[in-house]
Amino acid sequence: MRLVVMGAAGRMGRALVCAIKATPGAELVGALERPGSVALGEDVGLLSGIGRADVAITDDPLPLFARADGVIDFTTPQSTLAAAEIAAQARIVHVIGTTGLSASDDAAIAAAARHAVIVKSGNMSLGVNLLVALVRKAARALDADYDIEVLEMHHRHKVDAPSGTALMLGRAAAEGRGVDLEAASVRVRDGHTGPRESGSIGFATLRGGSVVGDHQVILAGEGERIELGHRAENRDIFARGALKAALWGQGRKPGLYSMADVLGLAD
Ligand SMILES: NC(=O)C1=CN([C@@H]2O[C@H](COP(=O)(O)OP(=O)(O)OC[C@H]3O[C@@H](n4cnc5c(N)ncnc54)[C@H](OP(=O)(O)O)[C@@H]3O)[C@@H](O)[C@H]2O)C=CC1
Ligand SMILES: O=C(O)C1=N[C@H](C(=O)O)C[C@H](O)C1
Repeated sequence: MRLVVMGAAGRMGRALVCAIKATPGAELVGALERPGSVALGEDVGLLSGIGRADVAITDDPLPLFARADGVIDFTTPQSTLAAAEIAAQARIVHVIGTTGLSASDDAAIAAAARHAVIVKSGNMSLGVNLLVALVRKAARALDADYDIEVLEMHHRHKVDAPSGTALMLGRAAAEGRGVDLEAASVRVRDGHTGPRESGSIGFATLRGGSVVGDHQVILAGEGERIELGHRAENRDIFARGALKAALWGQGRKPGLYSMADVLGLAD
């Protein structure tokens, strides 16, 4: 499968370049960065520490998408939306790892998925997608006497909060409990908050250092609490998942898919 990496000079982009090189059946044919990036013209293999790949970083997706089978995109909401339109026109698989997307961004991505395969997930790792299923099951089994809190910690460079994964976990808890996440969620607490609202789903965001990604869901009842969690030790787990998604998507009918579909974890 001929693949383009968007955001190739970024943290995830470099992990993806390494994962593609290590995967039989996957070939890196293009690397993109934003116009004006200092990485333009650089060899993406040298930048990623795997030796020369003979793929220079460019800023124009059109010629690359025309000769690719898929694009893997861990960038920003704005660039992901632009890429979704072009990838749909080119009918290539678009794997989206970008987080911080708004409801209207999601609607635009769903529209693009009418024409091409899109696999989108706030977390591409096997472990987190399994955790999502476990959280849904736990929330289904327990009533609202068990207070649900979602905690996450990430590196100091992360720009969106709560993390895409925290929102996936919150959504799974809400689904399990049969409530609407938007109505139930409490994202910020400050000052005199009053007692905890029964049935709410709370979020707590920590940022610091080089933490790759820690997530914990606590279901706290009277006299006991259940804690379900995941710690990412490196970015390879996300890159491997994204690559698996791209290979899985090839030849599939157009639509919006999740990592649960790719991993066979969908209910
Ligand atoms: N779903 C998952 O499993 C995971 C998701 N993520 C998400 O992926 C995204 C990226 O994370 P991370 O790699 O840490 O961030 P980085 O900032 O390290 O990388 C993003 C890269 O995209 C580049 N970029 C910005 N605009 C464009 C554009 N128009 N075209 C091409 N490239 C562009 C940035 O360039 P510049 O810096 O010059 O602006 C940067 O090099 C985030 O939303 C993060 O939350 C991260 C890990 C796992
Ligand atoms: O920005 C990151 O780094 C990560 N982002 C994703 C998220 O928002 O959940 C996934 C992972 O935790 C790393």
